[in-house]
Amino acid sequence: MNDTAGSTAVLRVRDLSVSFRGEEGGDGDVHAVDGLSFDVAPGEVLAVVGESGCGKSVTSLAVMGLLPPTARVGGSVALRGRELAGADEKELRSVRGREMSMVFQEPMTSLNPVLTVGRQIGEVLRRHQGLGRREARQRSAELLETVGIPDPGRRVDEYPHQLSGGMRQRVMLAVAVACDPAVLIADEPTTALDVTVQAGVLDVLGALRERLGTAIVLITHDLGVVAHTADRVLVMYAGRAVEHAPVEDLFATPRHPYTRGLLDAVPRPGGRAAALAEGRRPRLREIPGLVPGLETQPDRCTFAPRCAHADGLCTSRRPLLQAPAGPVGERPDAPHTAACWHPLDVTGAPAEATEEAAP
Ligand SMILES: Nc1ncnc2c1ncn2[C@@H]1O[C@H](COP(=O)(O)OP(=O)(O)OP(=O)(O)O)[C@@H](O)[C@H]1O
Repeated sequence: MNDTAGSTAVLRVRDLSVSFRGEEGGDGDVHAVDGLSFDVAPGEVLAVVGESGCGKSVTSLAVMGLLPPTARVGGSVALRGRELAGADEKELRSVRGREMSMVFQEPMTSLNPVLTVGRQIGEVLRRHQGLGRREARQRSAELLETVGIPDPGRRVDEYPHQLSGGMRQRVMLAVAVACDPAVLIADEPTTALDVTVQAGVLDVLGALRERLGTAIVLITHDLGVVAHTADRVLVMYAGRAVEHAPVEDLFATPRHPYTRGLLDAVPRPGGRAAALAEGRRPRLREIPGLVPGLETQPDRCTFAPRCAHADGLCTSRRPLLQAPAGPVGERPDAPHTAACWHPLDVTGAPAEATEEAAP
């Protein structure tokens, strides 16, 4: 596990697991998250990436204490050293929105259509900070300005439907950071937006972490967003962490074949034109095979059935996150770890399993 932020972490997650009871007569329980650990330091952006269904959203909901009662949650979630796993709803409610908050993909489902945006931001301020109506309105306008909404004095009295999608997402950010939370969890915050609007929202996230020192957990499946915004990246596959690294190292030298596959699936500028010029059919490189079901927690590499390098070791023993042998990346203070028996080297070739790894 990457312990970069260990000593200064504001959010520390250890061995988080989440399962849901399966339907009667079905395949059994769904193990959505299995043994996940990470830290986030103030002012740092940790991106959590992976294909659909790998457990990103369940992780963020577990950290926020927002999972339905049907979820069984294990492990530890500590915010500034205070344990939240197992905390009662009253305690969680005092933390949410004040010390830790979250923005979702679709602001229209989170914003109340019959209240002005000023009232919605103001409500958080009144509840957590005891501000009066006028002060709350004033502060709401300031927050709209912080998240880059022009003419905040007018916008504060408008309703969500009067704003564009990008502005609504900025309003959600204003609500989320109204009480200057230590941690912000942003779950696919730009997925529903046009690319140009996306960039604006990402810039706001960058400014928040710089100006307010907010620690940000950014959930996304978009590697372009990761490259633009993150400091470190946690790659998830079928509920488990498979790679954890500083962003530059992850893009330069992915060690896990799944991460390599994700990066290869990103279209490259000019790739189509180059392929056509060479008389090849342009195509995206997909990772062959399907994401496995989550009904079991196999004691092997869950990616093995899709991996070109898998051998008997991979299909019989579970690899744990560890720093592979080889050159240390750009940031010796931030180790690069992968859960793979045959981590790729800088040339993309798989390593021999080490002595200790052999069964
Ligand atoms: N309330 C629930 N009850 C049962 N299973 C659930 C529930 N919520 C999520 N799951 C399951 O947990 C697994 C992980 O889901 P999750 O939403 O975290 O994936 P994700 O990586 O965020 O995907 P996406 O990128 O599509 O949002 C999925 O198999 C999903 O069906």
